[in-house]
Amino acid sequence: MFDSTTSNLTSSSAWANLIQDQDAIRFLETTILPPYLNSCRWFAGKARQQEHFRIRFVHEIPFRSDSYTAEKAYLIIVEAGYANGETENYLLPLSFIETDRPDVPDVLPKGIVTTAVFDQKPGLIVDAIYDERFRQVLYFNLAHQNALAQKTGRIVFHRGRGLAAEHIDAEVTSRVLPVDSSNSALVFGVPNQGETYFLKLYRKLFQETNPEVDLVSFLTEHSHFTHIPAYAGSLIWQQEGVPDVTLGMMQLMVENQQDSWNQTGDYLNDFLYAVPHRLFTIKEDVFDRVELLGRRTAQMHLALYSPESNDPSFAPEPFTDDYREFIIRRFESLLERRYTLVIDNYAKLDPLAQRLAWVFMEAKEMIDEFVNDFRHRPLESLRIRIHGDYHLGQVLATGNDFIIIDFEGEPESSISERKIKHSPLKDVAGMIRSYHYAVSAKLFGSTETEHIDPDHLQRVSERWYKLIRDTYMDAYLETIGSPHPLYKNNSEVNFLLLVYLLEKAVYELGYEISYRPAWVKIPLKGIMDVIREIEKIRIADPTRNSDLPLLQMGLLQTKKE
Ligand SMILES: Nc1ncnc2c1ncn2[C@@H]1O[C@H](COP(=O)(O)OP(=O)(O)O)[C@@H](O)[C@H]1O
Ligand SMILES: O=P(O)(O)O[C@H]1O[C@H](CO)[C@@H](O[C@H]2O[C@H](CO)[C@@H](O)[C@H](O)[C@H]2O)[C@H](O)[C@H]1O
Repeated sequence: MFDSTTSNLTSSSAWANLIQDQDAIRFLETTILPPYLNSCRWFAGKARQQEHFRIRFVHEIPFRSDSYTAEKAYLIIVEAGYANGETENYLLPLSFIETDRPDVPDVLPKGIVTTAVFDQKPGLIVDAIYDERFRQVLYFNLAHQNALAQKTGRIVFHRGRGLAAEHIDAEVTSRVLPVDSSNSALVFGVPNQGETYFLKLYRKLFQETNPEVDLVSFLTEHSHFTHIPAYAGSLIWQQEGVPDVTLGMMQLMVENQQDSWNQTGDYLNDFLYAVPHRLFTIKEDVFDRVELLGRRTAQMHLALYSPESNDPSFAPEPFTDDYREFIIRRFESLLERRYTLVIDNYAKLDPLAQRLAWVFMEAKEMIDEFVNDFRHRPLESLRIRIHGDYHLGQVLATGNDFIIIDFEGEPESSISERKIKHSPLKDVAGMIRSYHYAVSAKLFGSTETEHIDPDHLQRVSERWYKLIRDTYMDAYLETIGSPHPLYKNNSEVNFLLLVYLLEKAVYELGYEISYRPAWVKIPLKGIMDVIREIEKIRIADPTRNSDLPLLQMGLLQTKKE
């Protein structure tokens, strides 16, 4: 049986019988997986106090051919347990590559889980994405819509409209895309066309269809929306009486130069170089790009607005009391956590960030009043499914156009929360915040502007931001068209945009304090902008009987020492 006295895993069983060797499974759980998972970029539990890793399910994926003799891979579902909070489940596909053969493929070190011996055959247990046989069999099963029975349920492969009929039996080439992110990406090439398909294997799993599959398949198959990579299929774990678990999704591969965050950064370089010469330059090309993104965003929302659809999960809905309460509860809890975070980290902030944080704390009552307004204000605009995590990094720049990706939703929200319908202005707010980030990060983070008065930089970056924001917004609203049931009128658009901008900036404040403290001023500044707008609405409204004093915005001026 199993010998745990060696540093690698040694089993007298064959790899094909791994599941029967309980000692080997235990050794994997206790000795091999903890350090391996902690070395993986996609494992999100690194900062938590880990208590156990348990292999909860093992699905078998037989290979098509048998070139290096171990004839199957396993889709292993590992539960990570922590001292506090909920457990998480991760997908880890494993295969065994024998190493005493002439045709041993190279595997990147990060793909090697452990050395091992099965039935006296030495080899490597690897993350199966690094094994060509596994990638081939994924494509084959998906193209043929196979279903593989398992001890628990079945693994079902679904083919989408994006996978061309003539590619079903294609001899594909494949590789792992070297992007380190929260999931893994595989690409497949077909003869004479090069790399054509992109398959994302989800790592953190949820007992529900991934919202990305819902949205991408709807946009491709129902709306025929062409500014996303078309849906080509998915792989799903199905069990009787429980919701499906999405394991992966395939789309068309998009040739792209870069994402829009990097492209906007490049455009901003021209702007940045002119600032020390007291020149304000934005090329017409930049406005053209921003306008185009405004139009594409609106077209995505029009494609998601589907009153005629029979699928209730896509039917537009009004602003119900339940929805308002959900948003308010979520926002109030976020706000509380952020106030605490700001207080705990106040001493670490630089003087300008401290002044901004101070105004943010002072604005508490005004924010409360605004939240209360959201609770009661009559709203006739509509809510639909949206992208949910929309920012410049989620838009690929393809020559003259854009392709929108990553519909998984906000990483901090649960899967059911990610499926809640919102006003699409939540996406619009995400993109507007992203433009604000782009200009702020560039102007305040570059050596070219190090010696420039921060007040001047602030004014310059605000001018850029406002011009770009208005250009984006105008193109967006013009494409949506007026009147449109999604938006009752301009006053509702302005009000809802403020709600989502405030929510996003407050969310970002926590993200930056935790991950990039040097950037904390960016969301704080975003919060200030919204507060100023709220104050304008308050002052302009003669019916409002509020005793709140005006905010001391003078605090925000940089004091010259
Ligand atoms: N259809 C596609 N074609 C080409 N590249 C893609 C495609 N989808 C995503 N990518 C690339 O893979 C990266 C990760 O994709 P993303 O959907 O953001 O995955 P994750 O959920 O892991 O963050 C993107 O930043 C992009 O560079
Ligand atoms: O990893 P995700 O893309 O799901 O999102 C997280 O990280 C983002 C940063 O990479 C963060 O976005 C913030 O910074 C961006 C610039 O780096 C900026 O474009 C976004 O507007 C800003 O929100 C996002 O908030 C976080 O959830």
